[in-house]
Amino acid sequence: MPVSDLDTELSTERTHLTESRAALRRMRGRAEALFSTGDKVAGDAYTAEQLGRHMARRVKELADDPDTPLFFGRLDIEENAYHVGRRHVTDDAGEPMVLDWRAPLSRSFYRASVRDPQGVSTRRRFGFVKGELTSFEDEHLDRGEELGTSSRILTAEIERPRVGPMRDIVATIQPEQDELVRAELSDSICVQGAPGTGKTAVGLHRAAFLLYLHRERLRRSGVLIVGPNTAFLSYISAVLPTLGEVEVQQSTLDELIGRAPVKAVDPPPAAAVKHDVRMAEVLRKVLWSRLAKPSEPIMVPDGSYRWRIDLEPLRRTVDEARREGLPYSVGRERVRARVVGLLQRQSEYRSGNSPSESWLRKMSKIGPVTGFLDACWPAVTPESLVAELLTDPSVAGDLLTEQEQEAIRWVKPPKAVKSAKWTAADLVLLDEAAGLLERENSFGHVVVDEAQDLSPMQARAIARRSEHGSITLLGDLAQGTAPWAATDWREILGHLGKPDAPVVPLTVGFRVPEAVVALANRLLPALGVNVPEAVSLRRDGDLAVIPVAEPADLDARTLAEVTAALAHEGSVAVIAADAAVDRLRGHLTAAGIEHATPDDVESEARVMVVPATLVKGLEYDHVIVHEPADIVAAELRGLNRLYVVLTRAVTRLSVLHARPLPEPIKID
Ligand SMILES: Nc1ncnc2c1ncn2[C@@H]1O[C@H](COP(=O)(O)OP(=O)(O)OP(=O)(O)O)[C@@H](O)[C@H]1O
Repeated sequence: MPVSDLDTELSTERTHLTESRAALRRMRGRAEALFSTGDKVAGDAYTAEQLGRHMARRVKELADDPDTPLFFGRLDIEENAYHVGRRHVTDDAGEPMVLDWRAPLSRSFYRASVRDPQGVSTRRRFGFVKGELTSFEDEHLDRGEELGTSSRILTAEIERPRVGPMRDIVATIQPEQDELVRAELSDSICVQGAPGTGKTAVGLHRAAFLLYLHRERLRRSGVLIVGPNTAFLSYISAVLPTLGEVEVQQSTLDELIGRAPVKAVDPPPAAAVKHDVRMAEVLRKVLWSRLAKPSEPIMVPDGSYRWRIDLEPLRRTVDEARREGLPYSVGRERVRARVVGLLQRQSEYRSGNSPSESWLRKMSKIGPVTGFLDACWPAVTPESLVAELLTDPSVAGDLLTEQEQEAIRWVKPPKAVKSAKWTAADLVLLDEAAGLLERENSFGHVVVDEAQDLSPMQARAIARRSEHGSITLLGDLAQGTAPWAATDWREILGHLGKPDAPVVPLTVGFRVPEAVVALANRLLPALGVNVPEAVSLRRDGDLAVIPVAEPADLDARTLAEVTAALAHEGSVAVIAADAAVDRLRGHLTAAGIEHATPDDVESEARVMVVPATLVKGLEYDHVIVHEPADIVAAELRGLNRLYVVLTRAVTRLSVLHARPLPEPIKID
């Protein structure tokens, strides 16, 4: 295109952007007006509240962030040009000015190719600087032009320095990612992806896509995102709201199942037993062994009458309810209702009238009925069940070895269940117990990130919450650091109740530069998992492995590296074994270098010291790794942890060591 035509074209696009922004403002204005008059037009309080919620969400959705481009692409199909952006924008006549990236037509923006142009003659990508449209890049698919990953705009997006929380990738979703994002709501998928291949991004965009397509259904059932820790959740928390989705629950697993505060810590052997899938069977067995055969008839006084229910119908009632396979507490109430039904029948027979509601209520709580239930189908709480097991683990019988039983036995049982000091693993058991007693509400869709670290019992907690919905499972077996981390996705998928979900690999890395990937990949053979290596899209980036002769100098060298890194743009993270973190933070403070903690997304500080155990899923422009040997030595799966640590860098990685480097990454 000649330069003058280019200028005209650019200015036409800028005009379209300005007009689209104005149209969005008008849409928001109309939504606000409706919001403020909503309660006047709604017929009743309930409708007013529903309408209010809907309109409040709509107003939030239509917020315009001047730094985020309203559209990022254009498709020319036949004679029409369609701009593709973060949300629908229509003019006053209702004609589209920008198509939501999730609309069916927008799919071609991500998937059309020379081989399969899908009717697209030209695909245009726009370049922006701080919300200003500054350039565009065309692919004339009808003339056989296709840029793929060599797109300048894609490269710029991938290489941009990272500061603050994670951003959306709608402008540059790649075809293999798009296939996952747009999979059917009913499809459960497991994504095995090397570090930085966009798993988290895919999961979040899939949630946004499903909400767009199945809004009403998913609003009722809910969408849940499960992440490994609060630092990670803070990091990703802005992505869905930027995509207009403000009603998604984002939670760690511990928060999700946290029915009691954690007040104690398990020794590793106890935690290992408690996370083992056999515990599900143990709890089930202990719970149902509480049922007892009815041994006496029930006699119920009722005014001048006495009703009697014989042993035989009582036994039948208990057996039938047991066979129905209901959760335990539901079964207990079912038996109660049936016993009251038997009393009702006798009363009706005698009086010829149906008894009143209050009579039925009285009978259901009357001493002999409750006494019968307490004897044959006693009330149980999750806490009482788990406490029974931990007080005397021999109730597990041969489901656990004697050694395992001893490992979980309470050294000093609490005086009352209420004062029990639960551990994190106990919460998983309490949740399992709660699931045996009552049915858990199922979300419509659950996205689980860093899923390789789920224990079988944790996977079951998620299975209960997605029984009637689908799952997007994201993870990397090579990054498994929990003692029970999986080495095979099929195993976790089985525990999640989705044994047939396909396992789809992602291998193109968007974060870590090639040289850094090459170093990290040297660890892979030592990790004992069979996963494809990452291939980096990034040819740029620096790697420096810096030996420090005197261990006493290591901290000072680290500080010097931080100062040097601050000369560049972007975020700087010192990643160290957890035990060294406070000391390193102290050095930074003493040196007057402003620094933050990883969950403080509000902070303007560019530097953080991050404990190795908290860095999963996060990324920084410049990563300074402090003493890899200490990181490896700190835990059982130390090499896996080091693999996670080495794959956090976007632009530069410096590895400082005074001790010898761990064998797989030793440099001759
Ligand atoms: N298609 C894309 N276009 C631009 N950037 C992308 C794309 N896909 C991923 N990225 C970027 O690459 C980085 C890594 O993505 P993400 O965190 O989703 O990877 P991950 O596979 O979850 O990594 P990890 O295994 O380390 O948790 C992020 O900055 C993300 O925005």
